[in-house]
Amino acid sequence: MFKPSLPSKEILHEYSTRVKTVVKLILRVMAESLNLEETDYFISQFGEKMGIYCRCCHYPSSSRPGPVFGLRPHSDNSVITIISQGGDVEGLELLKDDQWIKVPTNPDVLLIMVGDLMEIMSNGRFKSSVHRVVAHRERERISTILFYMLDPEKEIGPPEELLKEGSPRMYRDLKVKDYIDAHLKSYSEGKRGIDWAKA
Ligand SMILES: O=C(O)CCC(=O)C(=O)O
Ligand SMILES: [Fe+2]
Repeated sequence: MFKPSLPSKEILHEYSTRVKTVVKLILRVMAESLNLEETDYFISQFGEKMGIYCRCCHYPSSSRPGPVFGLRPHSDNSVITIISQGGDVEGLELLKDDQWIKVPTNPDVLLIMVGDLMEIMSNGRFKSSVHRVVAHRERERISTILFYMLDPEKEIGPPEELLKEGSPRMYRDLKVKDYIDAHLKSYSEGKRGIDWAKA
């Protein structure tokens, strides 16, 4: 059986440092597109150190009938998630208009996902994507995922600028730590954490 090896600590460090530059650019463009006065608004929410969590996934094949989930439908509790699909085996699917869309693989492409904390901070202007991983019938799949996370002690919520006339508050102000707990609990109950955060 195929045994994937984990990338070394040095390689992961270099990879996440390089991707961080791209993430900062994306966060800046996202703030600009919302016309936020401070284009570093989202970046500044991270404070001194950007929390980055890495997950290296290996999904064994499964020939059991019906779709077998490598990962059940969920959205991430991050601000932004960056996925690199290691090989040519598909499996990641996104929910769009009640349909599951297969994400094509391309090892040269970084997939950018909006996470729940961004949905909350943008007052719902950016929607976190619901996704799942379906096991391939014959082949294993690997992926490397970087989650850009806020300090658990941080309080977040939509900024005043996004709550002006005609834009009602969609999400409560909350502590990141409480959101992480609610997200985990909701996932175990087959619900979405983001609903817990609604105003
Ligand atoms: O393996 C993937 O492509 C996605 C994994 C994922 O959604 C997650 O770890 O939250
Ligand atoms: Fe995910």
